[in-house]
Amino acid sequence: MAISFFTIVRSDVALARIEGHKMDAILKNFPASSQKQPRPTQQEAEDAVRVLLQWSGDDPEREGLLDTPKRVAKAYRELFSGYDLSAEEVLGRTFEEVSGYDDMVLVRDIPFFSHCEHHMLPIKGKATVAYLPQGRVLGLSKIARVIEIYGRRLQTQENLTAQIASAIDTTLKPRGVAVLIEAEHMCMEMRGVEKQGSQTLTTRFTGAFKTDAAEQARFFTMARNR
Ligand SMILES: Nc1nc2c(ncn2[C@@H]2O[C@H](COP(=O)(O)OP(=O)(O)OP(=O)(O)O)[C@@H](O)[C@H]2O)c(=O)[nH]1
Repeated sequence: MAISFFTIVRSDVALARIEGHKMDAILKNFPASSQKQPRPTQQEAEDAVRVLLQWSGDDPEREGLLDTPKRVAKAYRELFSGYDLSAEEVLGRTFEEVSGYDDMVLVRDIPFFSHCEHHMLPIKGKATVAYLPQGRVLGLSKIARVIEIYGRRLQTQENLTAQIASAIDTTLKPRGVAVLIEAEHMCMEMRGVEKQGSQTLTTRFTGAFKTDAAEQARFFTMARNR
């Protein structure tokens, strides 16, 4: 049976399937395009950081923290730069594959950082992305760029996985797209349940990867073989 989307949390001792999701429902709440929200001013952002410094129990007026609000505001623009970028634009540039190559193209272990939308804490992971070309191919770097665009936003891992697959599927129109993400969530490691080293795996398959179990198996073989 073809698996369309599943999530598992892996610890050193167990693999447990926890829940399934339908991509349409996910994308309904999280549109793939950039979220254009009015931004506060730089001053307002810095004031908010000062409040959080006080909330942490420190003194924003002590010397070591004086420039921190400015640094944090600047860092946030970098960490969340994905809101200003469009995956459709980046993926719009495709190439005709003159050799007639139509087998799987797979880029594996692409490292990324994101932040969970629940606690705004880091997610550190790697993504493996494959597609089955149908006439046109993508520049390989564009696959990594799409991960950056969606990764540099507040995310759930499920949404990130679905958005990457959907963006490639819609713009390139290949015979199928497969995305596998393995990630560690600092909100589960540094706080809360404090399970260091636990990894969450999510997948999203479209087209032949969804309907053809052999293609899906080949994806996992190529993704895992070292
Ligand atoms: N499905 C999913 N859950 C996530 C992701 N990132 C963080 N979470 C979870 O989001 C949930 C938020 O749960 P809440 O009960 O609202 O928040 P909380 O009290 O801080 O929860 P704890 O982390 O259990 O202390 C937690 O279970 C997190 O582990 C993600 O990418 N996908």
